[in-house]
Amino acid sequence: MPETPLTVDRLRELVDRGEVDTVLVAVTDMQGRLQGKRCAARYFLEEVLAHATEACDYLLAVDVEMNTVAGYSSSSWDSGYGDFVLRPDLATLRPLPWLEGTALVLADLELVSGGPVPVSPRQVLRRQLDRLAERDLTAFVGTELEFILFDDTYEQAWDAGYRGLTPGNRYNVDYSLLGTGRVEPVLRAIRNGMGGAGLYVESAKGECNPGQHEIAFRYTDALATCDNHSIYKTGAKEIAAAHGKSLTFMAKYDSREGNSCHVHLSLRGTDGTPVMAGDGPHGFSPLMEHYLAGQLACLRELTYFFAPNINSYKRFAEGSFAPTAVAWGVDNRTCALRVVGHGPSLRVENRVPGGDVNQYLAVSALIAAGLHGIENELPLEDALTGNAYASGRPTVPRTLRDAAALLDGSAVARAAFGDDVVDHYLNAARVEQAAFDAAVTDWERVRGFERL
Ligand SMILES: NC(=O)CC[C@H](N)C(=O)O
Repeated sequence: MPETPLTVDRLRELVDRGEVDTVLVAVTDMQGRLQGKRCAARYFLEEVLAHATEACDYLLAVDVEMNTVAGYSSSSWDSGYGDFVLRPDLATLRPLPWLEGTALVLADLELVSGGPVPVSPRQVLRRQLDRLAERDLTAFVGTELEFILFDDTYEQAWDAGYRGLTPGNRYNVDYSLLGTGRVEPVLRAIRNGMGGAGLYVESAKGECNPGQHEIAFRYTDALATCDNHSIYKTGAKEIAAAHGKSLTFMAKYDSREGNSCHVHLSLRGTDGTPVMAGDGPHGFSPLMEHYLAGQLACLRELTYFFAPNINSYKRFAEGSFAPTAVAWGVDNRTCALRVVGHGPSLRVENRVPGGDVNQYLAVSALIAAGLHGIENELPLEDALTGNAYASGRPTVPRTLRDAAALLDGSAVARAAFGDDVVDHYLNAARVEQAAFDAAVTDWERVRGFERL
């Protein structure tokens, strides 16, 4: 198997030897999905390396079903739906061992007229990382995705209208080795596949909802973690499909526990020095106190970036381990913000994002909130002890509509990201809301067909 990271010279050798014949050139779209092209490896080496490649700019202006929708200034029928440029970031080049003879490179999006595409999620994150760097700070991040595995193929699941699917485990297998063992062929293929693609796998564990599992990866710098996140989600689905199964990262599949994507973030100096630990209460530095106070102050107005879909909000159910209360606590899983680790490993886990989150935007929101706290030296409220669900604290917005209204009025978001970025994602929220408002759901039919 080719080693990671893959250099261009090494790729050339592998192509000469016939071991690699395809290079995927990918960008992450608004929904956090990999989109792009499967390039013949020779063409990639001879053309794309030097001249990049292009794709329709509607990739950052469609809904989840790829419908062309109105309201985006960056891309529309009126602008002719032209191209933007996919410029490979060679630091991301890697083999994808679960696809024969295939490597992948992530690309940054550029305008044909030059310069970055500001609304591109990877670019949004780059800007926030630049803001940190101006303060000699850098962010280390880990994202913890849960998924539910089914014995049905994706095609069977689609054809059945997602009704009556069979989960890979029939009961709660939280931490159960017997439970993970039952689906180990898929879990192992995912773990080893991701290892071969350059991700540092830590472990897999069972979760509460039947068929629910989590594979954990080691934290690393924010951009690399976010890059790996989409590769993992895509790869896990491909590997499940190759095993005749399906899995979903959707935030709330049914009325039981949802799929989270807890995001852990710690700041360090650009020289690598941890900066969150100190001599204050709980072993915090003043910077940590301000960072955490910023998270609390901005959580509600930035929730859209943690919960971008109608379905995301169904997950915020009391007693489900998904958060409702805007509160922080030390190793308290009932709070939206859970502080874990100590000394160099001290960090904040934001428990709000679900598996449907766009990780680049979520991490950008965490950085923007943290910088708001640091720049304004916000004081930190007391830690919550006990059950945050019953604390009477303010809650995360309960609907996409509420979250979008809060984002619209967020001076912090507009200052950190720019109006163009905020307005772009507000349009995405409106599009998602309008699609739901126009839909008649199974729930309504079952409830009303005969009985109303
Ligand atoms: N591991 C956990 O804490 C469970 C999280 C829970 N599944 C959620 O949706 O947030």
